[in-house]
Amino acid sequence: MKTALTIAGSDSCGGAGIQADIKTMTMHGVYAMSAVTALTAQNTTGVSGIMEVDPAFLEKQLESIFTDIFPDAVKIGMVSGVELIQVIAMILKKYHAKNIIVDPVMVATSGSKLLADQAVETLEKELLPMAYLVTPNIPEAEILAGMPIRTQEDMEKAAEYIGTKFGCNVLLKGGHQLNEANDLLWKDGKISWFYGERINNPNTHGTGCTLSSAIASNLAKGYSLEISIEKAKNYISLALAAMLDLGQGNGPMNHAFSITDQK
Ligand SMILES: Nc1ncnc2c1ncn2[C@@H]1O[C@H](COP(=O)(O)OP(=O)(O)OP(=O)(O)O)[C@@H](O)[C@H]1O
Ligand SMILES: Cc1ncc(CO)c(N)n1
Repeated sequence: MKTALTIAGSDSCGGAGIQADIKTMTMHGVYAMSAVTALTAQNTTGVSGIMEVDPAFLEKQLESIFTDIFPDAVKIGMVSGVELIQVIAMILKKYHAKNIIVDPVMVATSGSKLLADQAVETLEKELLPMAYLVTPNIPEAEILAGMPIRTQEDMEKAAEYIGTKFGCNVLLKGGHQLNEANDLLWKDGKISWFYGERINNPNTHGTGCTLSSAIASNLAKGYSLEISIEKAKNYISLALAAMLDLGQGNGPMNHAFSITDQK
């Protein structure tokens, strides 16, 4: 069985973070492992608290994993502080981790800040250069590229800037566009668009976490980056189209869309 590791924060309401990652990897038939960077007290209406894990304890979790079951892909999500990022970079280098996807989580869908300002620089310096793929949404790409993004041309410029500066492939997610769900891949200097049909469902809590975990799962299974992205977008569409409606705010998706109706 192929294996994947998520290094991310826990979302107590189960829609994003580690919980979304494990659900996604499991639904892809990939064995999921996790190293928790932080606990969040969170529900569909927002984040009410964050407790960071001690960096030495994150190191212990990662050592335990890498000395026993080697992951075929690694997804990195919420990492709120400088020292945690440094520990992750050190361990991934030490064990020559492969298929590293960095989802540069900065702000939750609900608007809460999940990354300290001073940690952005460490993320850029330590993690992005070792990533195979980085998956910013539009607001995150604006910060990484230092430019406003309003049009598809802006998206292309920003992706090229990020990919060239940090030496990694870039998937710039367009979920924050009003009428579309089109994502842009910048890979080895070439641009390709992945067009998605926008599903009319306001419950999008965890779409970003789910997309990067689905791509990591597909890479672990040996698919090319392009096929991995195509399949991951399709997974999101099906999970959104299942129209789960839980909670009072921005609700989670239904990962069990293919088995929900089974008796
Ligand atoms: N309503 C939708 N219909 C179809 N696809 C969508 C929709 N909303 C987002 N997506 C897709 O979901 C993926 C995640 O995109 P998005 O830009 O929402 O990420 P994000 O902002 O990081 O997510 P999060 O809100 O979890 O932080 C992308 O592939 C995007 O195109
Ligand atoms: C723990 C966690 N990671 C990532 C996100 C981004 O959606 C979130 N809301 N919570």
